[in-house]
Amino acid sequence: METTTATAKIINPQEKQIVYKTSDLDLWYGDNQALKKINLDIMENEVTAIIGPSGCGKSTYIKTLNRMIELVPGVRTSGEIVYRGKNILDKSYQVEELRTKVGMVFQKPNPFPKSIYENVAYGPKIHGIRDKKVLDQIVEKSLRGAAIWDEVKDRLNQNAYGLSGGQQQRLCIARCLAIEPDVILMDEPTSALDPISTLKVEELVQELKKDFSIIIVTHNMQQAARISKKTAFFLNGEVVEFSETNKIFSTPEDKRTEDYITGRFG
Ligand SMILES: Nc1ncnc2c1ncn2[C@@H]1O[C@H](COP(=O)(O)OP(=O)(O)OP(=O)(O)O)[C@@H](O)[C@H]1O
Repeated sequence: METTTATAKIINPQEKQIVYKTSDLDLWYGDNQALKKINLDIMENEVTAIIGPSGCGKSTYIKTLNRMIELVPGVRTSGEIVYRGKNILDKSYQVEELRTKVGMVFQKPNPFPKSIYENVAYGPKIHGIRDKKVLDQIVEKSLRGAAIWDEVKDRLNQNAYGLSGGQQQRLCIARCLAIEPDVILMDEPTSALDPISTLKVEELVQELKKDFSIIIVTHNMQQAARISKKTAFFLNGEVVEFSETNKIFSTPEDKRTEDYITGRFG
């Protein structure tokens, strides 16, 4: 049995803080409004799932949380996203700060064409860590944290492309952990994986929430039900319902949520 992250923070549920407070967020791609008056409080050390049919704004929303969205030309926003006390949409906000605090895992595993070791050491090196011993420790801790150490410890210098898709995805999670983030954003992280790899990533997410706040976009409603504490149902750029996952899947308040989770559309 592998150990995961070394020291889990012990947080009294009463003392949990809001990690992201989104207020009246609107977002346009040119003339097309993709997000409409989004209001969501995302709590730390929880898994929050974002569900909804294709094109409803799920990816747009999580890419706004790390401001990756601004790479798209012509994007405009209004409203606020307060992360740890600061509005990240404010012009004066230093986006570099966010880059060191918020990691992201994408739908398709996207390791660099480098060795397994270098994939994980890359972020810490960029942040100025040069000491080989320190880097070795970070690489091992991150790979353990992502539950892949035992599978790769004897081939750290081999190219990451030689790993299976599921292993590559866990390597990408290790790459995130290496920068010691506060939040991990996951955009359909298991949709390209087989069922066994999916299960491994889901188990990993359960472990990681002890140390990190996780926001996961998923099309897989069973997955949202299995791993998240709260779920937001998006539809046509709006949040229709946001509450405890148990409630969303057992007694949703909005007819549209019920129709979606029972497979009537989407
Ligand atoms: N780069 C872009 N340029 C212009 N419009 C975009 C861009 N990306 C997304 N959109 C539009 O914004 C809306 C929301 O898209 P988004 O990708 O956020 O939805 P989604 O819920 O994540 O969908 P899916 O489940 O299919 O990934 C859609 O109408 C989409 O066409």
